[in-house]
Amino acid sequence: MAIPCTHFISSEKAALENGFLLGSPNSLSSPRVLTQDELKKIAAYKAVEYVESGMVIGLGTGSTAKHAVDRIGELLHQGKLKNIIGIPTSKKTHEQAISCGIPLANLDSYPIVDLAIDGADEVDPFMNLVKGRGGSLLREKMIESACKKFICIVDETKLVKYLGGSGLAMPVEVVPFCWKFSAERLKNLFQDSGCVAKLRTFPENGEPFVTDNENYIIDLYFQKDIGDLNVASDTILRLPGIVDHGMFINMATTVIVAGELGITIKNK
Ligand SMILES: O=C[C@H](O)[C@H](O)[C@H](O)COP(=O)(O)O
Repeated sequence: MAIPCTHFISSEKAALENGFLLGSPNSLSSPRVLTQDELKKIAAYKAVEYVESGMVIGLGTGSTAKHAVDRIGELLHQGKLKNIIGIPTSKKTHEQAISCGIPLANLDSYPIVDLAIDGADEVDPFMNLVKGRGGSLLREKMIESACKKFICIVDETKLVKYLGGSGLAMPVEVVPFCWKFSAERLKNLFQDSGCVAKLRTFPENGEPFVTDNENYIIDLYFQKDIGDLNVASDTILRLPGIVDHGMFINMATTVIVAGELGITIKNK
């Protein structure tokens, strides 16, 4: 899908307002409008430049991270990268990495990960993220919290003023047992922010979406800023039956944003 140019102009402004430093604007100079997928690929390829031979790499999940996994596989195949160990953040990425020929392991054998590269659903000005709209938040959080560096890669549509600000889902992984009870409790926690809590289901049959860990996802939608993220996180995690939530607070060490006018890179 091609995104109209005006979108990029306003989003570029948003990038700058969010404190992202303009990287190499000319590198993307193109006479035509780039698709969102091309921007994802540009961010992903930039992130893979940080990968060195011998590294243990957290392999993210989603349509942006997919490009990074493909690129790592390609560089391995060309002999430009050697001795990489990939730690996949989902079953889907596990399959993709195998098909790309990336040797895989897990956190039990490699508890310290050199670098993870993954996408996000939202990025706030402080590099906090919402993740998990693809349902992979738990494994992503386990692996990305074990990383020395975590590079988040996004196209500029993911930039928000505050988490939840896109009006789209903030996922919470819950055990299936009495999920309605958990959904009600989650909603009540954020009454002041006009929270709506919905079980994630497949539109075609109404069946619950089941995560790689056999849990359900309750998607929270906010009408207002939820305020202090650490307080929100602690409050959610204190509820019995909650496995984890999609707020990744203070975890990304670098955010790479690809936009029509260039790549912006922000480091911690
Ligand atoms: O569960 C999914 C992951 O957190 C993804 O990294 C996130 O949803 C971003 O996905 P995409 O790159 O497809 O927008």
